[in-house]
Amino acid sequence: MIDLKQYGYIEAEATPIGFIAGRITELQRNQYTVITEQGEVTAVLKGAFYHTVETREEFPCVGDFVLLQYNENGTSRIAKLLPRRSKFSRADYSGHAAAYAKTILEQVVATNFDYVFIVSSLNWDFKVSRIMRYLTQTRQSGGQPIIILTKADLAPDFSTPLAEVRKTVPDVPVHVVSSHTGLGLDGLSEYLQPGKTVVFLGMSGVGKSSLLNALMNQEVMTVKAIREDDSRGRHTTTHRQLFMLPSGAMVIDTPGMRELGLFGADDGISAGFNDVEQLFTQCRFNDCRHQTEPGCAVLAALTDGSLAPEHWERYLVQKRENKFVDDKTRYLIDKQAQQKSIAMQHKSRNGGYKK
Ligand SMILES: Nc1nc2c(ncn2[C@@H]2O[C@H](COP(=O)(O)OP(=O)(O)OP(=O)(O)O)[C@@H](O)[C@H]2O)c(=O)[nH]1
Ligand SMILES: [Zn+2]
Repeated sequence: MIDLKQYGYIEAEATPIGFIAGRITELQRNQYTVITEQGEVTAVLKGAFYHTVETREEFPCVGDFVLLQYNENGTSRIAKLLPRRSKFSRADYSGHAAAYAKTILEQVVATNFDYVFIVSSLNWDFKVSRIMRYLTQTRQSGGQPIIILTKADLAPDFSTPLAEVRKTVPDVPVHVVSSHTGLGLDGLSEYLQPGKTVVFLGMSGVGKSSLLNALMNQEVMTVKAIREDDSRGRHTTTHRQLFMLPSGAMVIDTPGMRELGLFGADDGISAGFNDVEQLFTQCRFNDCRHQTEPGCAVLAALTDGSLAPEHWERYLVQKRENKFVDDKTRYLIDKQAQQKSIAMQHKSRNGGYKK
């Protein structure tokens, strides 16, 4: 029998009779793979899910703990999603006309992770501003950020980037590693403890797969050595989307999680426009469009001259032109708002704030 605690399960309340708890390790179309005390089972959502769930966000995804009705002869049924302690989501455009911002759904891509490894490569296109963006995302996710600077073997003198990161974010641990030489990997073992779950966040090509492989192999080798006097084999099964490292920690690697990494690829617009985004927090309305709203801090700053019109314009242009996923969301929402406001301006024949 498998102890679900090894998969990070914390039993908050007793499992009702007739149900077993499990953790989702894989999701393919509508079919889930769930690890339970009975082993790995195949499951689908109970029909009731489709009627009672109000947002897409409440659909279980890889990393989720669920209660299911176990069927030893076939497909089990997922009856309940248990509370999440962390999550990453992204906008989902599948099957929707891109022009309608309201049809963009939130799609959850990984849940219940303890650590987020913000992975950045030392040798190629290193940018602290990008790390900062990932850090913001991570802090919203509920996971604990750890910065991993990869490919140290290709950047023999990494003291400058390392110092830059340490200075910018003194409160976040930073590790320099090389998946090829193994440098620094031991230092990650404090996070890779049994039952802990990690996700990797970083651009394509920074070395996430290599790091995962290195962690798998490194540990497998240690385990092999241990096995010589302990004939019981250890659980080293790899799932396609939730990997159990031989150390007993897990890594979630879903396609959606990979796509999320692209969010940071825009050279850190936010980091370059901190002053502008800071203003947004001071607007009277949370959903302020900074066009004609009363109590808008952006309009006020433009009026009193503390925000240069060119700077604001540049921000808008960058936002608009940005091709990456998260900004596409904002772009669509902005565009919809813009069209609405143009329509309103036409109606009232009142110029308002011209962009
Ligand atoms: N020299 C060196 N090369 C590395 C290291 N880690 C990764 N690479 C190389 O960098 C390239 C990209 O590595 P991946 O691990 O595929 O990067 P990834 O982040 O998983 O990329 P995606 O799969 O596109 O998201 C490969 O050619 C790797 O061999 C390292 O520590 N040292
Ligand atoms: Zn505003």
